[in-house]
Amino acid sequence: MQFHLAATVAVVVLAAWLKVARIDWLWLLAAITGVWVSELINTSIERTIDRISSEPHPLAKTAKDAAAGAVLVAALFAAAVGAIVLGPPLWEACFR
Ligand SMILES: Nc1ncnc2c1ncn2[C@@H]1O[C@H](COP(=O)(O)OP(=O)(O)OP(=O)(O)O)[C@@H](O)[C@H]1O
Repeated sequence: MQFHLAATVAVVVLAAWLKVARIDWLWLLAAITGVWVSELINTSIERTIDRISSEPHPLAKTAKDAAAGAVLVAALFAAAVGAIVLGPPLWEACFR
C-alpha cells in the first residue's frame, strides 16, 4: 500500500509537471484506480482466507494467487499507460 501511495503521488506530480492533456489524465486516473481497486480486493481476499483458516489448502492457494494475478494485470496496464502517456513528454523535457 505504501508503494502504491508513493507511485500514485509520483505519477500525479510528474503528470502535472509535464502538463499532460486532459484525455491523458483520464488514462492515468483509470490506471491508478485499477491498481488501487485490485490491491484492496487482493488484501481483502488474503485476510478473509487467513481468517477462515491458516491451514494450507489448494483452493486457498488458487484464490490468493488469482487475486495477486489481478494486481499484476492492473500493474502491467498502469506501466503501459505510464510509458505511453508520460514517456514521450518526459523524454522531450529531459533530452531536448
Ligand atoms: N492457506 C494457504 N494454502 C495454500 N497456499 C497458500 C495459503 N496461504 C498462502 N499460500 C501461498 O503462499 C503465497 C503467499 O501467501 P501470502 O498470504 O503471504 O500472500 P502474499 O501475496 O505474500 O501476501 P502479502 O501481500 O500479505 O505479503 C500465496 O500466493 C499462495 O500461493
